[in-house]
Amino acid sequence: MNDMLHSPTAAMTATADIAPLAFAAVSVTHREQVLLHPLTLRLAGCHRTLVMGPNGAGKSLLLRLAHGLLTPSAGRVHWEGTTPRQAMAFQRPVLLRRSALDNLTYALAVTGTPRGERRERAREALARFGLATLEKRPARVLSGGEQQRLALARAWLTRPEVLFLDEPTSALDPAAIRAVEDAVLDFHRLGTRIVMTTHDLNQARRLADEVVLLYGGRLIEHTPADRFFAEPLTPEGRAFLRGELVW
Ligand SMILES: Nc1ncnc2c1ncn2[C@@H]1O[C@H](COP(=O)(O)OP(=O)(O)OP(=O)(O)O)[C@@H](O)[C@H]1O
Repeated sequence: MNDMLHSPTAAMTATADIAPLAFAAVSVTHREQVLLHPLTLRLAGCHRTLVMGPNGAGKSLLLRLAHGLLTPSAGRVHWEGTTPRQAMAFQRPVLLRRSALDNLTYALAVTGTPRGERRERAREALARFGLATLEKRPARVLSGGEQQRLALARAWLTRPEVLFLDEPTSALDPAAIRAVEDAVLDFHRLGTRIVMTTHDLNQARRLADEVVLLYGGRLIEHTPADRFFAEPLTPEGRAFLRGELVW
């Protein structure tokens, strides 16, 4: 997938222009239970931010708030500037009951691409993600790894300035994980800010340039990755790296 680097669309985003995303005293409660305690966090620049924490820490809640899929119970999530083009990838991709190719041409139609350009651009994206031979196959019968690559191909077509990924590799085999990680790095090289959750410390070491650690619905750390992996700032961070931080 490294041919992405030579794409004519390489200048798809002007990194400096991506608005920071600010969480101001954001909390989420459900039936009087606090799921996310008041959290203040600012994601700026073109980082690869890996959101980590044990099961139930609040990682998915944070991503859904960031992408506007969830409204906070209190506080405010806002873009400090123009709301960027965004895409989100989920652990189980949400695909239409159509062929792989049609999933992509449909996404292009929705975003206003002229009809005459859709097939060519969709085929180009399928080829980039190693799916060229599967274009006619119903998306829903594709393997988990193929579906994830199709979802990323669809995101690729929308030229996101910010890409949110919620445990995109947790159901995949090592080769498929590698393909998704390569795609994430390619998105980033072309100027997309990455915000991704994972359980996998090794994956975070490979991908992160900064780490957000959540625990029990609280923000514990927001730390540059080299610092976090060398010596976390907090006792919880150190326990997490030792594998001793459980719900
Ligand atoms: N719609 C909801 N209604 C009630 N509780 C919810 C809802 N969504 C999430 N929660 C709870 O909020 C907490 C945080 O959930 P979240 O999915 O963000 O955790 P996570 O860190 O992504 O965990 P995992 O690693 O297991 O995916 C959990 O205790 C979960 O049960």
